[in-house]
Amino acid sequence: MAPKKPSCLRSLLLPLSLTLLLPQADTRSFIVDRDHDRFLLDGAPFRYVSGSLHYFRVPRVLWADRLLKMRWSGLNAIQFYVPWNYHEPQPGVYNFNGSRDLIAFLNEAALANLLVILRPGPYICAEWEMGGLPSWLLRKPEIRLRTSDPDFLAAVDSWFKVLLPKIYPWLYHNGGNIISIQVENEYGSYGACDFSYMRHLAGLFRALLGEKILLFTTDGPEGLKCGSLQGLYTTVDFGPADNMTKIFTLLRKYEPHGPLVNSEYYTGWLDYWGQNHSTRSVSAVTKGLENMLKLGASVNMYMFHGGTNFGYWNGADKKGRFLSITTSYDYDAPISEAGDPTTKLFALRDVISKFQEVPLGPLPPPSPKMMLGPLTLHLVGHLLAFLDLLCPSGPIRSILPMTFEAVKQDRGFMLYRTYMTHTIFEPTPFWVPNNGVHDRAYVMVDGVFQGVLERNMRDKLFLMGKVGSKLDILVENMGRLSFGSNSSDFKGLLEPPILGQTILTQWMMFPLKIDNLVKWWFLLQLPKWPYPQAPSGPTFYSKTFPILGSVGDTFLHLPGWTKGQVWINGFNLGRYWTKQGPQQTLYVPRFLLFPRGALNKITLLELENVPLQPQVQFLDKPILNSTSTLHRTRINSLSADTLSASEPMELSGH
Ligand SMILES: CCCCNC(=S)N1C[C@H](O)[C@@H](O)[C@@H](O)[C@H]1CO
Repeated sequence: MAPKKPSCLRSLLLPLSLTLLLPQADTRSFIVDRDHDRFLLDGAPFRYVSGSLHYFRVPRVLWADRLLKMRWSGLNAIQFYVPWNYHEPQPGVYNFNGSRDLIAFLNEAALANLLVILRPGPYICAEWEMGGLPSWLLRKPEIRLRTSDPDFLAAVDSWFKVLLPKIYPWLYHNGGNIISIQVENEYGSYGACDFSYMRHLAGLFRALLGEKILLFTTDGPEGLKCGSLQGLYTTVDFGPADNMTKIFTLLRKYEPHGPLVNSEYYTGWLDYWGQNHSTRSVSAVTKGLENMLKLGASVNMYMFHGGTNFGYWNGADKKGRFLSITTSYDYDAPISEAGDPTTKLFALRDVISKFQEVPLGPLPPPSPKMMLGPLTLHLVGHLLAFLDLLCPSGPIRSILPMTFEAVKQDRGFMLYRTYMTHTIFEPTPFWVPNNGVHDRAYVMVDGVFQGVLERNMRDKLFLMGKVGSKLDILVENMGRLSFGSNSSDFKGLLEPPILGQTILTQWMMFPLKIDNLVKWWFLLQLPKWPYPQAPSGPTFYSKTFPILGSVGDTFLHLPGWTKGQVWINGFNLGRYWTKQGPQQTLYVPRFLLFPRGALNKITLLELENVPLQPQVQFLDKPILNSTSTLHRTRINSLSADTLSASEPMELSGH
């Protein structure tokens, strides 16, 4: 079944010449011409200039906008991953709807006249939760991920037998726009180096996709040895600061003939909470691209549009210690997180235009932006006040604490509860041995916040309490390792905590369904906070507000807040960590907001400390490069009128 033809309206976008000249499926081909070190598309020499964007980081309503901007930039192809965990939330349960509708995304790319380089994994890295692997694989704790472990391969086979037949009709020679498919991802960077695993994947792809589609691998220069495989076209990835000549010379050891390909040319880089914001200069990025295009290489720019890690989807790395990826995946990419063209885009388009035709006509202007606020949020209540609503199935009981995976909680938060068995008169050390907090623990005694224990930090808290005091530990999964060691990144309390000399046992685990509660909040008669003083620790704040005019893209700023999660009209915008930075604002796509006086609702779960003024504001520019001290200085330096430029939206009541 050839892919359904574009809708008539949209097909007008395709150049008539292309529509008329589009060869029938039986004459379509995309192959490597080893005699002339090039690709051939339908028999004609072809070089792709591609860009990466991830449909899973861009709401579906914005796909067409981003793709058209990429086409206008002079790209003739796009490259994207397929995250297994985004589509198979539970074993045997699949989701290809809404912003997970992969086929719709392929169709949008076709409408934008873009070919596709597809990277279905099963592992994708991408700074995505667990590198795209579903966390339910870890319900078998001994499983050896990304190897020929039979348990792992059984799950991979089952997943690909669902996914690959869906994309088969979209292969270029079948009438679609997929010209090549990557097997695994930088496997050479993974310590296992299991060739039978890679051969199994190659066999599976061939069995389900046929012999014609070009299969390839991608590795950094140091990974080519274990990442490449006979029968798969070898490509490499590197950035503007790397030595192109040296790396392409090394690549020729694996692919003596055929086109040179850089499958990930880094236009920017990722950000970690608590580290400086990453950038790559326009001059370095454009110079590197031009040098590769002069060689006739095909290049994919990683990222061309980064997007956002909404919800809890960010991944993590081990760089000496555990580091979590920020909510923004702006990546200092040519198209900003909010979809705006940058100077880097125009500079890259100029380079591309020296080598191939770029579309004429104006680029869509930056989206309308909006400022709003400050809004003063009101206290809804302490997280513990809603425990029954957050965990309607009730707790799981166990002598020792259980991991998220063992109780089938994938992402977000879990509450661990036990009771003190004897009175503690003096502040007594409390900690979790063997770095067993994965990843952050917010500790309360009888509902009173005591402080935070964090992975990789050898910190202790000092607690007191009486017999029967409730000891509550809210544990946050800050995103499973998406790169790095072979070890599986289990979440939760991996060891029983110790209080003084006592190993604490008799635990209750409450997997929390916070998103469901926030989504249906308005349906519930929520308990009002009955106490005069605001509670500390994990607390919900909220505000209902109208936007009197039209809406625009905006950036939520939370000055003075510490760390938490944000929802706008029930949509999980992601994590904020104002105290750590460098990200200080969260991108709010305008389609999330109701215009013309209709009521909007913002909900925060603040995990640590609320500012004296529980206010937030919406800015018309992002702040992605500020650590808290720098940021505080910067905010203090802003003139008063800048901060109060927008009308205060204080409303009576809420
Ligand atoms: C600290 C970098 C972690 C390794 N990731 C690297 S090198 N990268 C290659 C990887 O294939 C891609 O998915 C992205 O993860 C990219 C970095 O954005």
